[in-house]
Parts: sequence; C-alpha cells; structure tokens
Amino acid sequence: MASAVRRLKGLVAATFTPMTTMSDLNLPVIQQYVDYLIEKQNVRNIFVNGTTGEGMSLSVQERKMLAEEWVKHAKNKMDSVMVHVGCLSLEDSKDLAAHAASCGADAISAVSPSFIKPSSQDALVMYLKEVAAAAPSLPFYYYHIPSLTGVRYQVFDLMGKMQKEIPSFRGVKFSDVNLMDFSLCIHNYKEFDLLYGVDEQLLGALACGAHGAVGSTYNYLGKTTYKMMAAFEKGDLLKAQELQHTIQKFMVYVFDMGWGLPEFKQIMSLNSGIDMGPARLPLLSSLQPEHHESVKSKLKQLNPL
Ligand SMILES: CC(=O)N[C@@H]([C@@H](O)[C@H](O)[C@H](O)CO)[C@@H](O)CC(=O)C(=O)O
Repeated sequence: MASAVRRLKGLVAATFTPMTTMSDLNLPVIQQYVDYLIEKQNVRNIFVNGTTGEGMSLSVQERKMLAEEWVKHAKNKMDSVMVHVGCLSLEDSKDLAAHAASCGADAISAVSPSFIKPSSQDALVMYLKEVAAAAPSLPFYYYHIPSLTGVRYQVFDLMGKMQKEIPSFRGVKFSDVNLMDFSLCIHNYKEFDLLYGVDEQLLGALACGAHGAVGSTYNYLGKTTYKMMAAFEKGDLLKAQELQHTIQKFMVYVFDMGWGLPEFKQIMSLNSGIDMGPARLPLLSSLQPEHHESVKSKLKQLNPL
C-alpha cells in the first residue's frame, strides 16, 4: 500500500536571523517572530538558515542553535519547519542534517556547494544523497538558486537522478526565473513538491502549477501574497495580476534604491516591530533612518496590518 505523504503547500517564509548590534544571535525574539508570522501574515511554514537567514555566514554551532530555537517555538503552532543544511563542506552538511532530525525539524534542504562546485550532475546527486542520508527520516528538498551558487544544471535533468538515488527526496525549492525548467519539473514529476522562490513573479509560477512558494517577502507580504493566490485559485486572474503588480511595484522601489538582503532585514524590522538587527558582514545596509517613513507607508498600502 502506498504511504500517504504530506505535501508541502502554500507560503513558506524564509526567515531572517535576528541579531544583536554586535552581530550575535538574538534568539529570544524568535518566539515573537513565530507568533507574528502566524497572526499577522497567516504564514505557517518556515525555511530556516537559508539565504535570507544568512545561513552561509553563520557557524555550524549557530545554525544548530537557530534550528533548535525555531523548532521549539514553531512546534504545534506551525505546519512545517524546513532547515537548510547546505554548506561548502559535506561533513558540515551531514552534521547539520543529523542535527535537524534530532531536534525535531520537519524537513531539510540543501544547496549545491558553490566554491568548489560539483564536477558533474552525477557528482552533485552523489553529494546530496550523502547529505540526505544523514537524516533519512526527513523529507529532503534540493535548493536550486543558480544566481548565488553558480551551479546551473537543469533541475528537470537532476530530478530523475534524485528520484532514483535519494529515497527521502521530496521536492525542490526553485529560486530561479527559468519557468520552462520549473514547468517541466512539475509536469514530469507530479508526486514531488515544487516550491517557487522568486517572489516577484510567483503568479507566473502558479500558472505553471507551483505547489507553494518559499521567499523572503512572505515575512512581511504574506497576507497580500495569499490574497493573490486565492484570487488565482478562484480564477480571478485580473485580481491576481493586480495584486502581483502591486507587489512588483514595491520590489521595483526596493531594487531602484539598490537594496537587497541587508535592507530586506531592516524592512522586516520596520514592518513587524521586531528588531532583526543588522545583517552580518560582508553585508552592510544602506537603508538610512530618513527612508523609514517611506518604506513604512509603501508597505502599509500593500499589507495593512
Ligand atoms: C536570491 C534570494 O534571496 N531569493 C529569495 C527571494 O525570496 C527574494 O528575496 C525575493 O524574490 C526578492 O527578490 C529566496 O528565493 C531565498 C530564500 O528563499 C532563502 O532565504 O533561502
């Protein structure tokens, strides 16, 4: 008898890592952060220690402390905690994967190593297989983000290999604009979860059949994005387009200012009232106090709390 596998659906907030002004972890605010996501953004899934969480800038020990804290506060409140365990070192990734299982995470995910890159698709799958095997009871999601890793294998080609080689393989977190590759994955591998990761064009991915989405903006635009998804599901394409366009206008404002992850972290502090602290070096924010009112009023138009 086939076992019932729980599908991961809806929005997944890629969490920021709260830090102090000295760049240490600020774990005590995580409980409030979890409640904020549920109550204010209607978001019940989180992706911890990923790009938005500055996972690669954290030590293995810090990543373990964060995974434990997020799981502790999300348990019985949220639907799913996925922990990103990708590292440059296979041993570190395996260590983090085993730790995620031991602390009660619901799933793990890993990017490809990006400094010394896999020498072939098969080498990448062998690498991911070892990571996944360190937490065999947890669903494993490949994290495809070629703009950061520089590893650009078609996911469609990799999926067949991962399906064959990795017993716990459950899906892909697909952070790329190549909707043809994404669409091929969905249509050829229907039993796997395909989660989209370019928030500003989620509507296109929904049209391809995306099962859900993982991203940074769902921390503060979760509700608005859910409205867009609901309009799409009801067949009200005009309303869905309007909402996606509204979100895009905010992103254009952000990108035109030359902003990125360190500024997103500040935007989250401004919107949630929870102090996320600064991003860790080598990132440095250029959002100044004089921008605060403008950011707040733009977000208020998008996502009235
Ligand atoms: C490159 C990047 O950081 N992409 C983000 C997006 O959510 C991105 O912030 C958003 O689409 C705005 O460009 C996510 O795909 C990353 C993510 O989910 C993560 O934190 O792991």
